Amino acid sequence: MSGLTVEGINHDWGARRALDGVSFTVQSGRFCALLGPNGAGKSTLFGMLTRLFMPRAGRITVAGHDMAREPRAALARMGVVFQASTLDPDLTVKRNLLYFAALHGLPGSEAEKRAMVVLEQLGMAERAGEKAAKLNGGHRRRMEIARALLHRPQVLLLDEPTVGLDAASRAAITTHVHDLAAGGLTVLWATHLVDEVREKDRLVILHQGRVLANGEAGEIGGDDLTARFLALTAERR
Ligand SMILES: Nc1ncnc2c1ncn2[C@@H]1O[C@H](COP(=O)(O)OP(=O)(O)OP(=O)(O)O)[C@@H](O)[C@H]1O
Repeated sequence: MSGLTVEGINHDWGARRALDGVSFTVQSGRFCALLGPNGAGKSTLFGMLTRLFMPRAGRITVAGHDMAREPRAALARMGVVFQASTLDPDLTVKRNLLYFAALHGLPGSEAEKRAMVVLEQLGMAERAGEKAAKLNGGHRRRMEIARALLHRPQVLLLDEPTVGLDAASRAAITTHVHDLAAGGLTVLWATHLVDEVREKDRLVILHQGRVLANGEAGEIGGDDLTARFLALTAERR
């Protein structure tokens, strides 16, 4: 199994159960939206998926590698875009990428080549020489996605990557990442925005730490995913 699997993950923050038996699978090359309202447990789950902390129960595999038993192999196959931006504003777009490539141990010429390939993929090649500080929010996000692809991961995780962006930038980034999935990348995209989910996407609805729906978005939502999402997440408030 080369995508992402999450099996029976639990997590408590003190007396509060933040994740309760969370299980789902994202097949290789699929875009999966992890949709949940505020406080659903999305960021807690991302903490587990990126090994910021370990789940007490359950199992995570990335491209077939068990996160507990083979953490280096699992993490090496994963690219991550966190909610908070982590770019150096004083460096150019390309320098930011080269810096990150060096952290991955990529030699200079290979890093240069890959930086231009990933910037091209995200429609950012012409901005390679601009300072990160000069980019608008949407372009900064694209640059972070490009950076997360430098080491050629098989699985890309994005934690609410469109927060704070205008509608046009949101739409562009959502399209770019769907295109990456169409090209074979496995994507887990956490969001609370129903309009970022497409009919053919895989969809996991998370609420109060539990998976309430898991399947193809079109089948879960019928002709109105917003209404379905609100109904599902209202039932337990
Ligand atoms: N470090 C922490 N300590 C204690 N409780 C926490 C901590 N982080 C999250 N929680 C609680 O765990 C639950 C899940 O929060 P989490 O941030 O994972 O949800 P989320 O779906 O990412 O929400 P949002 O969309 O608001 O970021 C919430 O009840 C939250 O208050």
